[in-house]
Amino acid sequence: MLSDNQKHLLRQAGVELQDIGEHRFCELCRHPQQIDSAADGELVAFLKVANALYRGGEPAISDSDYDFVFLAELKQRQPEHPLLHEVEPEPAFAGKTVDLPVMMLSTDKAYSRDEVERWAARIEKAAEELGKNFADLQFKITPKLDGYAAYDDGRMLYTRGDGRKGQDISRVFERGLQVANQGQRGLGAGEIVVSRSYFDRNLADFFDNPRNFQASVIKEKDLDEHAQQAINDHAAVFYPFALLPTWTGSWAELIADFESHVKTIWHKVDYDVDGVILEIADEELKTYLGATRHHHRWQLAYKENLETAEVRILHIVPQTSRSGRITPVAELEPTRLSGALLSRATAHHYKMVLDKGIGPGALIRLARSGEVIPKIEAVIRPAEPDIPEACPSCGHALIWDNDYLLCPNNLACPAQISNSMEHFFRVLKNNDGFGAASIKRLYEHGIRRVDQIYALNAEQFENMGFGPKQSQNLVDQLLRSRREAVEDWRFLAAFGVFRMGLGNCERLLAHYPLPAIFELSEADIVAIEGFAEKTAAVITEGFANIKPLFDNLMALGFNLQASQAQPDENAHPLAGKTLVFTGTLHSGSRDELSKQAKAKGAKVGSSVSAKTDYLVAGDNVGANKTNAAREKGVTVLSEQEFLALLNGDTA
Ligand SMILES: NC(=O)c1ccc[n+]([C@@H]2O[C@H](COP(=O)([O-])OP(=O)(O)OC[C@H]3O[C@@H](n4cnc5c(N)ncnc54)[C@H](O)[C@@H]3O)[C@@H](O)[C@H]2O)c1
Ligand SMILES: [Zn+2]
Repeated sequence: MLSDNQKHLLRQAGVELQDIGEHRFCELCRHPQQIDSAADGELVAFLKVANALYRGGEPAISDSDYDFVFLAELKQRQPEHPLLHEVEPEPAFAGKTVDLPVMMLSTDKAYSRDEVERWAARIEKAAEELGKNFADLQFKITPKLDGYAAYDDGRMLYTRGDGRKGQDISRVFERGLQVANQGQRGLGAGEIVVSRSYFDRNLADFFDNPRNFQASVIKEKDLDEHAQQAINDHAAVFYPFALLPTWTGSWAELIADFESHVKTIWHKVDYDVDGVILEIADEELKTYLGATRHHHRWQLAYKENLETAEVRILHIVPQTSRSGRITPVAELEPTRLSGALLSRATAHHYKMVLDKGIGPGALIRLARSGEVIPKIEAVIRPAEPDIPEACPSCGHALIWDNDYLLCPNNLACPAQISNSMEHFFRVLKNNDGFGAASIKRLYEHGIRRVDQIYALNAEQFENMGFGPKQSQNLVDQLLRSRREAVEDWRFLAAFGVFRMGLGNCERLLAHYPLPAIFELSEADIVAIEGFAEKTAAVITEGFANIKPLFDNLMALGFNLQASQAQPDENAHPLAGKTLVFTGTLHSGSRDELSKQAKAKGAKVGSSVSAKTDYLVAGDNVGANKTNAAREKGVTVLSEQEFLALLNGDTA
C-alpha cells in the first residue's frame, strides 16, 4: 500500500490514483510482468503515478523496471504516445512558476556502442551540412549525475519543471546550499546532489535513498535537521554541469578507447551517477541540430544494461506502418529479460533482415534498451530470411525505398489508412475511444478519413455494431476533441505528414501561423533552424496532400491555440535574431557581449551562415569578411550600432 506521504505527493502533483486504483498499482509494482494483462489506460495511469512518486522523492519501483518494463511496454503499444516524447513533468510546489532561461530537457539514451555510433553518424551528417570537418569536432564526456535537476541563472534557482517552465527554489541557497567545487552562482544547469559516502555514513538511517533526501532539500516546508547538517557540511551541493570532470577529444580518440574513457569519467565523482553524458562542444552545430520536445540532439546519455538474452526467432511478420514502410516484426520463443516476458522484437528494416540473415530459426541476441524495444542487437546464428513481395495488408507489390520495403498503395492500403486515422486521435490526445479496435470496425464499414468519423452520429455508430452506450460516448468524445483547447502544432502533427512530428510542427508554427503553412516554399522551410534541404521538399509535398482533409476539419471548428508569437510591439529588437561576433571588441569580452545579447533573446553563432541576421564587426576585420557576409544577406553592424540595438533602439 502507498504511504501517506506518497498519497500526499500524488495529490500535490494532481495525479489521479483512481485511474488505476491503489490496489492494482501496488500489485503491478510487485509483479511487473503482469503488465501484459493491463489495458492501455491502466498502463498510462501506472506510468503517471510512478513518475510523480519518483519526482517527489518516493519512487515505488526501480528505474530499471520503469524503463525496461513499463515504459518499454508503452513504446511497443503506442510508439507515438506523448509520454514518450515529452519531458516527464515534475510535480509543482506552491510557488512561483517562471520561464526557464533555456530549455531543460531529458536525454536521449543509448545502451550499446552501436547506438552511440548511430548518434555520431547523425552528428557527422549535420556537420557536413554545415560545411564542418567532423574529424575536427570536439566531443565531451561528463558523469551523468543522478540528482535533482535545477538551473541557476545567478539570481534564482529553478526546477526543471516541464522543461520550459520551472519553479523558483532559490530558498535552497538561502538555506546555505553551496555550489560544488567552490563554484560561483550563475553557471546554468546542474543538479542538487549528495555525497554518496556521506549519505551512507550519516543519512541512510533517516532517508530511504538519496532521491528521497534531495527532494526534502528543495521542499518548501521546514528543513529536516539532518538535511540541514548535510548542507552545512557541504555534503549536499548544487553541482553545475560546467564544473564536472570532463574528458574532451575527437571522435576518433573517443571511439578508439570508448570503454575506458567512459569508465574513468563514470567513477570520477562521489555522487550517484547513472551513466555518462556524451555531447559535442561546437555551439553552432548544437544550435543547428536543435532539440525534439524530449531531448537535445547534440547530447546522448550512455547507460549500461548488462542483461541480454539469446533467443530463437520463430518467424518474421511484416507489418505495414502509417507511412507504408514495412516493419519486420520477429516472433520469438518467449523469453524473460529484466523482468518482462518478451515474445516479439523488431528489426530496423528489411535491408537489415536481408544483410544479417534474420529468418525463421535464427538465433539472435536481445537486450532491453531504451529505444524502440525490444530490438535485435546482434545475430548470433543467421538463417535464410523471407522477404515479402506483397503488402500484408493490401496485397500490392512492394518496392524498395533505400533500406526499406514500401507499399506504394498509400491511397487504398487498409493498414496505412487505418493507422493514419488512429494516429490522428492518438496525437490529438484530447479524446478517448478511437484505438485500434474501434478504427478497425470503422474501416470495415467504409470509413476512410477522420472527417468522415466526425460526421457520424450515435445511430450510425450503432449501425456499425458499437453498443448504445459506447456510441453515445464516441459522439461525446468527438465533440470534446473539438471543444477542448489544443495547441495548433499538436493538431498539425496529428495529420502525420512525413517528417512533421510534434517537435518539427512546434518549430515551424513558432515562425508561421497555421493557415500559412500551405503557402510555404521549400526555401522558407529551410530558412528555419533545424530543417534541412532534403526534408523541406518532402514537407511541402506532404502539406499539399493533407490540404483537403485539413480544410474539412478546420470547417468543423477545433479550439486551436495559436503558438506563434504574435508580433510584439514591445519585443526587444534582438529577440529571435542570430548574431555572430568578429574582430576586436571594446565594450566587453566576446563572452560578455554574447551573454548580454542572449539575455535579450538573441542567438549567438560562431560563423556566418545564411541563417545569421547580424555580423557584429569590431576592429581589424577585413573587407573580405564583411562583404562575404553582406552577400549572404547578413547585416553588418559596428560595435556602436550593436550596443544601440542592445539598449533597445530599433535598427
Ligand atoms: N523509478 C521510477 O519510478 C521512475 C519514474 C520515472 C522516471 N524514472 C527514471 O528517470 C529517468 C528519466 O528521467 P529524466 O527525464 O530526468 O531523464 P534522464 O535520466 O535522461 O536525465 C536527464 C537529466 O540529466 C541531467 N544530467 C545529469 N548529469 C548531466 C550532465 N553531466 N550533463 C548534462 N545533463 C546531466 C540533466 O539535469 C537532465 O535533465 C529514467 O532513468 C527513469 O528510470 C524512474
Ligand atoms: Zn499496402
